[in-house]
Amino acid sequence: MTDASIIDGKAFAARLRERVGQEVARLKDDAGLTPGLAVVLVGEDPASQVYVRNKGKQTLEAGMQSFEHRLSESTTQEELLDLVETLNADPEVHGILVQLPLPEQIDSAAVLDTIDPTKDVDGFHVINAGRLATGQDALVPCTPLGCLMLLRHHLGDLSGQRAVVVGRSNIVGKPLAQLLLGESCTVTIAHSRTRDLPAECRNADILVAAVGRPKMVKGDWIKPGATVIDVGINRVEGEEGKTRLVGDVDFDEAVKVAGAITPVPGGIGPMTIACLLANTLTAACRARGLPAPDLTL
Ligand SMILES: NC(=O)C1=CN([C@@H]2O[C@H](COP(=O)(O)OP(=O)(O)OC[C@H]3O[C@@H](n4cnc5c(N)ncnc54)[C@H](OP(=O)(O)O)[C@@H]3O)[C@@H](O)[C@H]2O)C=CC1
Ligand SMILES: Nc1nc(=O)c2c([nH]1)NC[C@@H]1CN(c3ccc(C(=O)N[C@@H](CCC(=O)O)C(=O)O)cc3)C=[N+]21
Repeated sequence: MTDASIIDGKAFAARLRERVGQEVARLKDDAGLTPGLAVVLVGEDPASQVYVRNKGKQTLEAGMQSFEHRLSESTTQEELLDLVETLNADPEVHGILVQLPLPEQIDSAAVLDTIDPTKDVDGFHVINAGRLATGQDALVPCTPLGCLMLLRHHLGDLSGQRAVVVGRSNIVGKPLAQLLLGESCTVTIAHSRTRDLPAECRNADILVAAVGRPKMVKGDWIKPGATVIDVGINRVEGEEGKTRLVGDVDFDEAVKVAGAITPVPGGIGPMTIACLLANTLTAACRARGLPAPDLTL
């Protein structure tokens, strides 16, 4: 059998960012509106600092305004809620992202639910989660949206496909399962208590791993020809003491069985940031009562 085709998330994300950039330029010319994204980082987690820096850079490259707020590890819940409320009231800010995880003295759900749902470009507010679950227009979480875009581009119509999502977090697994259900897939959500996970995975035409366990999904868990989406970002010890990124799927095994697969790095990660920019553009348009542009590639 021939090896799986590699789904190039990095290249797709670059094209999506370019599309967003074109629409941002048009919005400036036609409506005098520049979309703005505020990113809040609490504490000094090195991985989070890298992501926040990349987000800021790509926001500016798309022609949008970027506002970065860095708060100390010892920030109180009240201070963070005050900042969110200030950003809610700021007309130049169309999107607000509070980087997760937050330090333990802070109640994350309370913070996320304080963000104005119309500025909630992460799609984590309970209103947006509920709107997604009931099939209404919502701001959709970026990672699941990135997965769906790649799947639709690669497979076209998804209706009737058996999809298995491993992982049931509020930020990846659950919203992705909702999106796939919306595409009329037959969806199974697996998790740490699932019995015989390999057998569940072998049923999947579309297999998504969003677990946080390096190389957990083995080649013999995959139905031959299936499409495999690897959301996992795991930093592991590489050669000569260097760290490297691996996914939740054992890529070398999977590539021999799957029909198509996303790599790590260069798969879903870059799509997540591109979708964040797309959501910010959407939020800015809606704030002005303008229709959000169609960004399908
Ligand atoms: N590419 C990107 O842009 C992003 C990547 N990520 C990455 O995706 C991965 C998942 O993230 P996130 O959803 O936030 O993680 P969480 O830790 O919130 O959720 C992990 C899920 O995996 C399940 N799980 C854990 N161990 C097993 C196991 N042995 N077998 C089956 N299921 C298991 C858990 O089950 P249970 O509920 O039963 O505990 C849980 O539902 C991480 O690697 C993260 O770094 C996350 C966000 C964005
Ligand atoms: N409020 C909030 N929203 C998020 O969307 C959010 C978050 N908090 N906390 C952390 C996770 C993780 N996440 C990633 C984004 C981009 C890459 C990414 O670009 N990865 C590159 C590699 C980057 C590298 O080399 O480290 C790739 O996979 O190719 C990865 C992970 C967003 N998250």
